[in-house]
Amino acid sequence: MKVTVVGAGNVGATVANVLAQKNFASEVVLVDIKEGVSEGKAMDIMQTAHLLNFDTTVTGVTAKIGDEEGYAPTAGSDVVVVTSGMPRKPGMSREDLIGVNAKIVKSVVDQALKYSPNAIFIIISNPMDAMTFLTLKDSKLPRNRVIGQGGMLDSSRFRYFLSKALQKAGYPATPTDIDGMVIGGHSDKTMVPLTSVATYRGIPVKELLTKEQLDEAVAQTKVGGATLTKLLGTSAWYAPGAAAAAMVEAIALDAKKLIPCCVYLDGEYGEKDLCIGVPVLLGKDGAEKIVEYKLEGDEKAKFDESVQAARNTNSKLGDALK
Ligand SMILES: NC(=O)C1=CN([C@@H]2O[C@H](COP(=O)(O)OP(=O)(O)OC[C@H]3O[C@@H](n4cnc5c(N)ncnc54)[C@H](O)[C@@H]3O)[C@@H](O)[C@H]2O)C=CC1
Ligand SMILES: O=C([O-])CC(=O)C(=O)O
Repeated sequence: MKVTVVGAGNVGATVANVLAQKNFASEVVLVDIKEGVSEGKAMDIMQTAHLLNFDTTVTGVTAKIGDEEGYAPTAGSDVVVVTSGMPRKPGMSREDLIGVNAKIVKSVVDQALKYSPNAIFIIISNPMDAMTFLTLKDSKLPRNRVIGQGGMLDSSRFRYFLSKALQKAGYPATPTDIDGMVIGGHSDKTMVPLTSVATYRGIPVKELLTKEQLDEAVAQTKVGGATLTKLLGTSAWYAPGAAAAAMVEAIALDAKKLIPCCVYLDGEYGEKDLCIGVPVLLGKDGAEKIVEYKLEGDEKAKFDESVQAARNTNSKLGDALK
């Protein structure tokens, strides 16, 4: 398995680092426009190979926008992870990044696709749902091969906040004790943490927590990225990088894992012609199957709101879609 990671900043370098440590890929290629940064980060990661006992080879390459030959070292990649683009600063929304990141994402996908025509693309750059939609439309790839990362991260954050709520309520919970899923857009206001299917060691959390405690965990999850952006001055990278690496792993190992991913809907959940987070089976062919959950209570209305918000953001892609 060969993986290209475009963007060697905070998230991209973390994806490469986690992939190396997981030790299932033969090769990871980091690409960035900043002279020497990919090469330096790849060398730094490789100097942990002996210490951490992995055999994945990580290399780095500098490739400017439009420098097609710069992508030659990425040729024949099975998966391309796109992290290139601006992160937000405190006070900004992910949607504020649309203008600058649409141009970057479009150009790197074009460049990578020329050398890896069979690759599965995992889109990280924000606003991720719109960037996934743009990639799908621009590349004309089949929808199983264009997948956005948001739900894997948001679900991991949901588990974390639920474990904190359970601890406060007297249960010795850790995030690994919790099952939980977040669907909808990867957006501060409209992501949809599914409290109906969240469990602590098999027990529905709604039986253990009050409505107020559950509502608080949901609210904390929704602004999870914004909270970290405020603390760090830029957006998060450890959990986002690990989430993307886990998706690459599910594809590499043909694991058919049920992971919430941003994919193109063509009638599923009653929606068409947009990319948004829903439960998906991830395997060697990418997004192999969309699984339709029965949404409970107000979850359907919240998902519908999230769909409207995603459509509204897509409408701002304007010329980038041409
Ligand atoms: N979907 C998700 O869950 C998450 C998405 N993000 C998004 O991921 C993106 C990257 O975030 P960070 O790594 O923190 O930012 P960063 O600024 O640390 O790294 C971005 C890198 O992209 C590079 N880049 C820019 N244009 C490029 C091009 N044309 N070709 C190759 N490389 C290029 C930059 O030189 C920089 O090194 C942001 O848009 C951020 O909002 C971040 C965290 C989670
Ligand atoms: O919050 C951001 O801008 C970055 C991101 O998507 C996340 O960490 O969830």
